[in-house]
Amino acid sequence: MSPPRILFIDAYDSFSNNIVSLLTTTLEAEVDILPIDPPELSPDSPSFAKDLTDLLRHYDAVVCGPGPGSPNLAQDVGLMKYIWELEPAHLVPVLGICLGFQSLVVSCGGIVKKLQTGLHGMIRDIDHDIHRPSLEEGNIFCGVPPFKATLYHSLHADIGQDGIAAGDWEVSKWSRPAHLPDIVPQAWVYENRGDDTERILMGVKHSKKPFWGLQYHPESICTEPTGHQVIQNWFKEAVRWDRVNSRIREPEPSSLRSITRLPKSNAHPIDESMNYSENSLKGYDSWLNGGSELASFGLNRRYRSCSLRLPIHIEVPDIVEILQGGKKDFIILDSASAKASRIGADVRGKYSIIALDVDETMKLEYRAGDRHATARCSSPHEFSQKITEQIPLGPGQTIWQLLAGFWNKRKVPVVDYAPHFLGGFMGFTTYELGLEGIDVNVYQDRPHNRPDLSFAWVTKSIVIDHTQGTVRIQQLLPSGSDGKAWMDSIANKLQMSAVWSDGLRADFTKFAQLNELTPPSTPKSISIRTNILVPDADEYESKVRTCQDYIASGDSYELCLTDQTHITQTRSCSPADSSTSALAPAEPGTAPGTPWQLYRALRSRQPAPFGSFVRLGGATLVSSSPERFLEFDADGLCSMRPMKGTVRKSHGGGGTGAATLADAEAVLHVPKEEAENLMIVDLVRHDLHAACGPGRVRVPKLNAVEEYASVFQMISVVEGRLPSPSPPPPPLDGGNESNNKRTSVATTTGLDVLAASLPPGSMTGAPKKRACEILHAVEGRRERSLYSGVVGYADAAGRGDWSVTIRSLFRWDDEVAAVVPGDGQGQEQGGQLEREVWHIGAGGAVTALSTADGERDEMFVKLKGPLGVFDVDDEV
Ligand SMILES: C=C(O[C@@H]1C=C(C(=O)O)C=C[C@H]1O)C(=O)O
Ligand SMILES: NC(=O)CC[C@H](N)C(=O)O
Repeated sequence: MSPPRILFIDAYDSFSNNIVSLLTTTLEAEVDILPIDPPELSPDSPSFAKDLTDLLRHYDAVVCGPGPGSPNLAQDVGLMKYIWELEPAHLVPVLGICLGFQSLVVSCGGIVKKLQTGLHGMIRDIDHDIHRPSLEEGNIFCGVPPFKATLYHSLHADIGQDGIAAGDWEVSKWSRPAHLPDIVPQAWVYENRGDDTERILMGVKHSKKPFWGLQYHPESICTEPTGHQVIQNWFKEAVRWDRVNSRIREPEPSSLRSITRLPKSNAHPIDESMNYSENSLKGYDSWLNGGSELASFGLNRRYRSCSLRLPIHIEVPDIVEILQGGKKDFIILDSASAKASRIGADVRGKYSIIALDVDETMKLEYRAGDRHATARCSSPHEFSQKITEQIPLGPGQTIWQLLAGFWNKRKVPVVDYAPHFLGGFMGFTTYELGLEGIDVNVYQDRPHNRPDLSFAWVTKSIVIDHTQGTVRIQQLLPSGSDGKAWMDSIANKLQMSAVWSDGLRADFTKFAQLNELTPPSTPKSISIRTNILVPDADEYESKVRTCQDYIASGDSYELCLTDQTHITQTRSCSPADSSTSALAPAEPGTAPGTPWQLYRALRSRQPAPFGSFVRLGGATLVSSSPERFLEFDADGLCSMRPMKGTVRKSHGGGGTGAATLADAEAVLHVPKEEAENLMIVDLVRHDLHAACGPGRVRVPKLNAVEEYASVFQMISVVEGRLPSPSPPPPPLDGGNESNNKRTSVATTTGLDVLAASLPPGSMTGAPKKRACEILHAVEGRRERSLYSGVVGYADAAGRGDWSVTIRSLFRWDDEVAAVVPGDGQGQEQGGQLEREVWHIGAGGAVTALSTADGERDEMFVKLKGPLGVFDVDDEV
């Protein structure tokens, strides 16, 4: 017998895939996902009613999902509204969840009101009646033991429950309200609101039609599994209704274009070579396969490496200074906090990676909204001159497919002794690239031409293993050469340097001092060359309140509000060599000026497991990120580490903050913080389900508190396993593999997960799409740019590690602040000195429980770390 088939109607929620996974695994059903507003099923079309009933015939049952907004707004519920209005002859069993539930209640004549305070990520006991015989028929809570469930809602159904006297409640709570005879209440939650108790309807059944609804979220990781029985009961009822009413499902699945499905674990891999024939190449395929010089960069390489002991005093920037003086582009992924890891305290940042000779390697760049990518290279070894090529993206093609195609052709086997980056893509993406991926297209007319993605294909690199104390010099080199001479030269250069043997190097320790939080102000002691514009505290508080208004009206459950600080200073060096022109330290007593000095200062001031220094694509990024976004291995295990819940580290003496991990645990293990984290965990599960498929995502760690240089953070770990490719089909001609053209098997990889999960949920809030639209407006329609993007690698062995770009400063070469001659801020001679602008983003998640001043303080705490590098006396 074929498995049951369910249609899931998705209202653009960030938990939808979790529901699809739950339905698939608990009911062993096939679930088709259809957005609430599919273009080919428009209510304006004359054939809409027939098209809808034709579609529904393919399903045993329908689930109307949760989502942002209100059940009273046609654009928020889309198709759902028409499902409740189906003619008796076309009825189908339906379960509404959250927004879907509210929409059902509204269709029965009930109203929705704002809760006294929204309940997002809150876990509550569900009051339902296990035994009540009169409800046996259609009571989907029948026989279900008590359980707790997660709530994500701001609105709730009013069916007149407040009019029932306390003494009558136990008897009347399961009765149909006299004015709403279609609604049979089946579950409640009671929220203590101090003076009174708010009665919140959690479950209903339609008294005549096969419609049920749940206000809580059955799919949340914190809804107890006992509650899954409700879903099983619903489906039993649905199937029974279909049988009793002789409703027969069409045997074939629907072919509506907007329908999508989560990947199956035994998904058949896509054989790339079957997607095109040689003479119908288009878009990036023709570039990848058409013999362009750049498209063949780095092909047919193998891995070679050698290893040295790392002297205890040598740090990542020392190695860069020894090897990369005079270079322009840099990519350094720096586990600056790893000093501690050598004594076992911090195992998160185990490796640091230094890309070598980035100036000479090939780069792929892309700008959101474009229909092409750009490849460039200026390697004197590979090519005689600098070359740039534009790569068209064909209809429907994305930059990620181009990257995957390029990547797949350069795969090398995993090397046992090198369980880290071997060479491959390294680079960054902006927040705006992520917005493009979720169809938030708000940046069509940007006044610059900066890339939103810049990846270099790195063939020479160094990996520092901080736990082992080793330096691995490595190369992806053309077959035929052994690369020994190059590796020896690098090893010699390191070992012969004065720093390596003597431990002579700049003293930056003064930047490591961390101060108490003081209110933000433009620092008095800052060099007069520097002008700092911090967000206005009152304005920020007012934006927090605006976010809370959106949350109260049901448009969002959590919003990660951010703002940026701008630092204008005399350009430290020309963009052409602004990298490490001077890999030299700052003058004693002055603020660090060059990007390199800022990086040196930040990594000692605020050492973090996912720090970085990147100069690529016209951007300079100096980061001390504590947050891993996504790690994946070559076998398809993906791990995300969303971070939510922040408390400042205090150094005793009272005040806000926490002095010890135990104090931080006490501050962070409270409903507000745990709920913030849970919301993002459920959102990340949704993102991972999209790539991994149903039942392939788990949460090994929930709400753990970790210590960082200046803050404690609450983190969770969410893991997913990608569907494994089945072996490629045997050669048709029985010949050996090299004769068989179908050898390149494309399947879902870590890059797909990256593409599907940007922008990072911890930087947006939920539901992601609506949250990003709201934040764009509240944050003043400004680009976040590098802040809230990601930095990391996807290596040639198929592994990747990406961090969220936070606690960082960035700058663009083409951004030159206007100089007002004689404004006292510049040292201009004749008013001509160029000024550069650094940006620091900071923010935090706003929820219904946030306070405006609490959020403001949190933003300034996060700002303080990176901003402090501009102030020698650290007074900010
Ligand atoms: C927004 C920032 O941080 C994000 C927000 C956090 C929070 O709300 O607790 C924690 C880590 C980050 O995901 C930032 O650092 O600027
Ligand atoms: N999760 C949901 O579906 C929420 C529904 C509605 N937007 C509310 O906030 O009440």
